[in-house]
Amino acid sequence: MRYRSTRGDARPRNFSDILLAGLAEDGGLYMPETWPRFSPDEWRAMRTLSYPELAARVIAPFAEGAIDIETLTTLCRKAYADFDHPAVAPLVEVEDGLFALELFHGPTLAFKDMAMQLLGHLFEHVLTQRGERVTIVGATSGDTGSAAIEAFRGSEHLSVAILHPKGRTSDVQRRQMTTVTESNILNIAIDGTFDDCQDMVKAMFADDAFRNEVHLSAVNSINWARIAAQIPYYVRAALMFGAPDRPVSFAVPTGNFGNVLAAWAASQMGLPVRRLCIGSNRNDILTRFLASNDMSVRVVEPSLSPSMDIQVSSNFERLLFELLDRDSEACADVMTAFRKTGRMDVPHRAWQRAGEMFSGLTLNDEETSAEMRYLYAQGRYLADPHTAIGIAAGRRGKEPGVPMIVAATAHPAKFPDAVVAATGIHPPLPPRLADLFERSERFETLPNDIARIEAAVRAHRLHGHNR
Ligand SMILES: Cc1ncc(COP(=O)(O)O)c(C=O)c1O
Ligand SMILES: N[C@@H](CCOP(=O)(O)O)C(=O)O
Repeated sequence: MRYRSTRGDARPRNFSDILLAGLAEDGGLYMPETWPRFSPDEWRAMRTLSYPELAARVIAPFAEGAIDIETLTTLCRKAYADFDHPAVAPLVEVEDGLFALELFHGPTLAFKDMAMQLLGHLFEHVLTQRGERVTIVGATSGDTGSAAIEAFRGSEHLSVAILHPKGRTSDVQRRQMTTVTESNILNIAIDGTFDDCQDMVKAMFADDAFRNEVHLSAVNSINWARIAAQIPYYVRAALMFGAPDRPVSFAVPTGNFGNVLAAWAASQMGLPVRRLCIGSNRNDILTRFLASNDMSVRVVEPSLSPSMDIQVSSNFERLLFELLDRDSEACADVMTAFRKTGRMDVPHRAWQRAGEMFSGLTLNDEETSAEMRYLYAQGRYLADPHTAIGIAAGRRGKEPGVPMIVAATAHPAKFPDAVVAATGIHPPLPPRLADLFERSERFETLPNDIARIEAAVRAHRLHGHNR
């Protein structure tokens, strides 16, 4: 399988190349040159596989020519060995016809572990093979950072610098990142929003000299490997409800558009998906787009669901590329103008096509709290604020006879304040994190200034944080 950039300029590469490269050199996002498709019989044959076997089977065509399926299966077995549920991602019926696909049974209690645990093993594998060392820089609104730090802590093949927006994550999220002691991990709190952090990461990639000097790599969902590793759980859930002989719909609380894009990718691979319903908080750029083709950036506002406090949804570019029939020149033009004006001009026909599959629902903080309270009162389902938004979107998009599967993206214990306020229940952290609030924290606070951040990343690469 070869990959090309949504903006066309970068040379085509294989899976291992794009795993390490992260973002394409022209600023675009890598996409597979073609969509691998499974036949109905091939889907059916996956019904009996364990989660790691199924994940390897689904990811294998994306890694073709770079990593063989036996190796992938071994890496997947290692990646999912320590999840605290035997099904890895169990399904729970929340109400009639609506199911939560719980993606938070990994080490850091959010869906990011589902891909990041595998990425940890993929990076080790490829870097060992090549004898290389890279620097990962990541932007986080709380969950990607903790998952990446957990997956890469202690590795000799890479140093990791994670940028989070100061004061805009939950305390649990921040402490999961800043209490890690391994010397290859650096946390930087930025005076700004998640979008500022993400802009900084992209600016570091655009700085060729810096990029080459530190061998820059990415583990945000701008990295295609993240999306590929998020497809299997949608496949597994759909198979459990009778796919490919019966369609399903998915609802996904959405910020950077990576998770729902993975569900859409599954549909491109031949999985029968009826609808994709996205849920947003007050940072509702995506739901405004779906409702009225208004993709205009506003100020990022803090909300009860801080992981989705995002305005510029990086992965939307991948969908746009498809909606524009893979015309990379047109895609590059739209993205360049968006960057300049803060307003994306999506051609009317492309917008209509998006609406054929996607719908959106926005919940403000009061509505999110009310949804959490309702779920607990009705069926004792304790949802974190992100999942609650997804469930509300799923309920709105549900059709008779089509199971609605909602991505439950975080454990309620990651957002205890919001959960207690809505339900009166204080969800405990699992025993391995019970002393999280007694551990000491370590992070640097920096202004939103590329030179200062590059200097910190460079120094950390050379000396580690125990310098
Ligand atoms: C708990 C949680 N829910 C939902 C989202 C939104 O997912 P995505 O950014 O893939 O759209 C995030 C952040 O990515 C998250 O951490
Ligand atoms: N919500 C995310 C934001 C980054 O998303 P990613 O999927 O692109 O890594 C977070 O928690 O950090």
